[in-house]
Amino acid sequence: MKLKIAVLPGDGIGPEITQQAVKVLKSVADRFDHDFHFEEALVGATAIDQLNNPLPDATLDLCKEADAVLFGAIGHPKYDNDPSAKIRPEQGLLKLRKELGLFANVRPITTYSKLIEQSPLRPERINGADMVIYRELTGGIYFGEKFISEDGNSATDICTYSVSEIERVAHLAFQAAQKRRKKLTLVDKANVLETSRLWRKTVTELAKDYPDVKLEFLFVDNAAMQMIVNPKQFDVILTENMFGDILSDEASVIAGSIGLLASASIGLKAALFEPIHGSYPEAAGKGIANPVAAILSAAMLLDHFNLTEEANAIRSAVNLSIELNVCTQDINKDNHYSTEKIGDFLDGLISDNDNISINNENLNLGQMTII
Ligand SMILES: NC(=O)C1=CN([C@@H]2O[C@H](COP(=O)(O)OP(=O)(O)OC[C@H]3O[C@@H](n4cnc5c(N)ncnc54)[C@H](O)[C@@H]3O)[C@@H](O)[C@H]2O)C=CC1
Ligand SMILES: CC(C)CC(=O)C(=O)O
Ligand SMILES: [Mg+2]
Repeated sequence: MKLKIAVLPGDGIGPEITQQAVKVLKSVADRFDHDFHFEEALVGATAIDQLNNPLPDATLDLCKEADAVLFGAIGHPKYDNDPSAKIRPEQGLLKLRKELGLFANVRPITTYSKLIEQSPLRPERINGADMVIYRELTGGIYFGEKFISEDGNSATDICTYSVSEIERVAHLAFQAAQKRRKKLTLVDKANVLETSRLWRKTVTELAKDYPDVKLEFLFVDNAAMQMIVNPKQFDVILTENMFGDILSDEASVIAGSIGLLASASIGLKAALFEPIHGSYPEAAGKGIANPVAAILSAAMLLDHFNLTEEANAIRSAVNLSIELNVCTQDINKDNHYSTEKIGDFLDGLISDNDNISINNENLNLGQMTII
């Protein structure tokens, strides 16, 4: 298959993790005889530094004409620490999501047997947890009007949702539930928020089209607790933009690290693939960031084009690397590998996958022992 992939590395650890994801995609292209063409563009703080614009026109044009976008992360402390900055890196990502119509953000959460014992959560509670969060991505409070009073003493963020915005992401969530364990949990705050009541009403109505899916409702405060005490109850979670943002970072504790959670942001025409984490500025350039979230996002990109065997080759390589403890320091504190070495290792596994047997004792990432 021929694919043009726009690559937006962004800020902080964005470039180093994206580089590993591109490396792995090239290795998939070689092994499965595909023609993937990559083109890079600026976004976020890096784009502000160079062009005073967090989403330059050239970047948006490239994303619109590409088959898919591979996104790293944006964000820089100089903006995080300056609340009065008018031009901000996050505006680049939000505008990109809006312009490409990426209304659904799909965030799968699974566990890895090797990581369950070292989790801060009780092993018996998380073992077997497997859920996917459908987060609405182009509406709600992140996109509502914002203003600050002239005297600077009050500020407002408006949260708006329309029935059609709720329906289009809800349809995708119901369809996902039909292919999974047939349970959908709508997370909202319908006891307080008018928008949440509209979500409940709309989703309840839509559920009639999906009689095989069991629909449940949970207030977001309770959901945040249930995520930790009984995550196995969840199959598909459907929720609005901000709640999904927050709950998915929390859910990453179940997987073992936020550096493992990938996502697909999809719309009717475009699709963008991005780790759920941010630019982790403290780690930038140190080679300690986990590239797996970016690499699994690349696997979701392949899924999107029905390249299932190819996506599974990436996931198998990731599973094996975790099984062998070939991990960055967020997972393996004592004997960790660098961001680049993880990319090299997965690249090697994918390229030589026909005949892999790994001698764990002699595992040497400098000269990888793959026989
Ligand atoms: N999609 C995006 O581009 C996002 C951007 N941001 C931006 O990122 C910047 C930093 O925000 P934070 O709140 O610190 O969130 P963050 O996700 O960048 O980092 C939070 C913590 O998660 C861990 N972490 C994140 N990515 C990791 C990785 N790949 N490997 C290992 N550990 C990892 C680290 O312990 C880190 O301190 C801000 O400017 C924020 O606006 C935040 C979230 C998403
Ligand atoms: C700009 C933020 C909304 C990014 C973020 O935290 C996310 O999408 O997870
Ligand atoms: Mg987030």
